[in-house]
Amino acid sequence: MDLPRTPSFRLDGRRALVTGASSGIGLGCAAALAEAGAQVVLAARGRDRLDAVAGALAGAGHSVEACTLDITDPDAIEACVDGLGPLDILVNSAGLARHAPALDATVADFDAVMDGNVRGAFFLTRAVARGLAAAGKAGSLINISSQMGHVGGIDRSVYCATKHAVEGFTKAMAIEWGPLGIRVNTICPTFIRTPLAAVTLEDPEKRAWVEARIKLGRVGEIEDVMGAVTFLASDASAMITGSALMIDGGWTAE
Ligand SMILES: NC(=O)C1=CN([C@@H]2O[C@H](COP(=O)(O)OP(=O)(O)OC[C@H]3O[C@@H](n4cnc5c(N)ncnc54)[C@H](OP(=O)(O)O)[C@@H]3O)[C@@H](O)[C@H]2O)C=CC1
Ligand SMILES: O=C(CO)[C@@H](O)[C@H](O)[C@@H](O)C(=O)O
Repeated sequence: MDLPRTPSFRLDGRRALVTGASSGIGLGCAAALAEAGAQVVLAARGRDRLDAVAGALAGAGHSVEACTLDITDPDAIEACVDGLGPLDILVNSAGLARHAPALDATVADFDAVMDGNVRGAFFLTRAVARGLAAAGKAGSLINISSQMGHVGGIDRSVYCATKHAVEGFTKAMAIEWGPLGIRVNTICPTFIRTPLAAVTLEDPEKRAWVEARIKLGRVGEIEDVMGAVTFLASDASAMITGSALMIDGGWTAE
């Protein structure tokens, strides 16, 4: 009897672009994909932190390149993707948050968070998908959304709007590109201990609010996202597209 075999979680021979790779969740995703055998291209705006991460990954024996990119600049996105050549995997992790009660949210903050979290990820995902479609290749495109793409958060109306938008375009692209073998999914973390979340997690009152809602009883660590990104990038998730993978310790289960 031939037993069924688990499809491979390995990514040898595949090339991945990871934005926001110089910090936090993006750094974790880049390290996870590299560990699974992918060649990884790291992208962010600041050169120094990128070079430090590239050096650490190369020092651990991984295949890595680094390129500066501001994802809020659509021309820079096109130039970057054209210059990189063939890719198989994209992880959009670059993003930002600004917190304020909805009654006080400014147009400037709204535009900045929309540009950084939605417009950049939308056009980068499209640019990579165009390359895959032109080459007739399958691919896995992963957007780092948030549990805030599924629920509301006080003082986070603008941030929540951006993450709900990411969920929306991910599903629409998954429908359009499924016939091409291009999969598009989101990963939706709860609060993960990174520089972005420090404003919440280093304030005892806010941290208590977070910890009271995470059913597993602790805030997330970068490592909590790493297995998920490898899974979604690999053939182990070959039938999964248009999905949201919650890494929220049960926050949204209630
Ligand atoms: N930490 C958390 O609790 C959670 C985070 N998320 C999401 O995960 C993603 C990553 O967050 P996290 O790792 O915490 O954040 P960090 O602040 O630790 O890292 C953000 C990264 O994005 C890069 N970046 C920011 N803006 C741009 C830009 N315009 N163009 C290119 N790169 C950019 C930064 O580098 P540089 O400034 O040099 O460009 C940095 O590498 C975000 O989308 C966030 O919304 C989702 C759920 C929970
Ligand atoms: O998405 C998040 C939690 O699910 C985080 O990025 C936070 O919203 C972060 O911006 C914060 O509020 O500290």
